[in-house]
Amino acid sequence: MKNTSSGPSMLSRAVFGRLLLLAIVCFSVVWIIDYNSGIIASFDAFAYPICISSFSVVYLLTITKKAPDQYLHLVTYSVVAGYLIASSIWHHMATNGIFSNAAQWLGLNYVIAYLFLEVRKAILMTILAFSVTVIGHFIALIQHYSIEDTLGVVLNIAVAHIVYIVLLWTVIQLRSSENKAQQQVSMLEHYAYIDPLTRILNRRGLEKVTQELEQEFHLGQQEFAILLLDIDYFKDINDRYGHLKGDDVLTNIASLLSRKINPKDIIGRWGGEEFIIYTMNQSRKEIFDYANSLRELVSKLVIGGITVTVSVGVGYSQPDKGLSDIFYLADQHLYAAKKAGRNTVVDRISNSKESENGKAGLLVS
Ligand SMILES: Nc1nc2c(ncn2[C@@H]2O[C@H](COP(=O)(O)OP(=O)(O)OP(=O)(O)O)[C@@H](O)[C@H]2O)c(=O)[nH]1
Repeated sequence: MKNTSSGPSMLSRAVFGRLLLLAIVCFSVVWIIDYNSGIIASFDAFAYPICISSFSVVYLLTITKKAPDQYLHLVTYSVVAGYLIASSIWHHMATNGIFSNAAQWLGLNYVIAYLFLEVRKAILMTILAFSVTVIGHFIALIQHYSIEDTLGVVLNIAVAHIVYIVLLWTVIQLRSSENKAQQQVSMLEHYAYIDPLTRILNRRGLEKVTQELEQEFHLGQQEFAILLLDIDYFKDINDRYGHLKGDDVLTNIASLLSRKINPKDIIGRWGGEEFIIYTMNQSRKEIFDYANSLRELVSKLVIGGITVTVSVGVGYSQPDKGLSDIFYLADQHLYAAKKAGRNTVVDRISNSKESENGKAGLLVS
């Protein structure tokens, strides 16, 4: 979890690019207006093209991804802050210390510091911008006013800027506490849905996924199947080797299945020695073969000298059936697989007995 002192800038490349374009347009428009009206100051006549060129270069580097974002953010911040501070100081000097409109823009320096930079850099740049602003204006004004008057104006600027900084910092802190609280809620939610032994979804997690699937299912967006996998004779394993070994078997099977299922599939532990897999968008034949390959993989697994098998019941999604119906079907098929001798896959119950005992098969009356 990142804290406020090191959190990265939240600015995405796309938003940063748009802000740069905005800056290029605004500077160009002001430049043209000032130039045409003949009121352009010599400082701005020199500074506007430099700023516009800098923003354009940074924009090109941003869209071509030729430089790390944080450097481009820092360069842009430095150009804007440098221009605003230098412009205000220069205008005060050029107008014999008379108040300049340029001073009104100085507050922007603190806003864009927190917008463009990660928090630690923003704090440093804020302190730097504040110091240069106060000292620079003091030097500009002291040349025309008494020390008392100069201090009065500079202190006024300093207090206003401290208010900016404190308010911005408060907003950052509030955002950060809100983020932390949200992260904690997601973490708790995560643990509530994860089985501590096997680290896959627990029953509650599966129920949540089931609700989401049910919605998609009703919208007809997703075809899927439910695979119920139950370890065969697991009680015997516990009785012979102890519960810790039994736990080991559960963990190893969960880990194997998690690695071998299709990337979009969902796996969970329904309870005890029973696992569920939701598998998406495959034909019935593919699902059956898939279930069978998982069954075979488990049968080849050796866990501390122990081998185990699983029986698998498959329920296919059907337009006229809800999830609970499909789950019920898978459960019935699992029961049939157990009855048929275990270590087998059943996806329908027919009257024809075609069992290939110990292998996959469609069974059983
Ligand atoms: N080690 C361990 N055992 C568990 C856990 N949860 C359930 N079990 C055991 O799983 C066993 C399930 O036994 P049964 O329901 O009789 O099923 P089985 O022996 O696998 O027989 P079949 O399913 O019919 O092949 C019980 O002995 C439970 O105590 C667990 O988290 N760890």
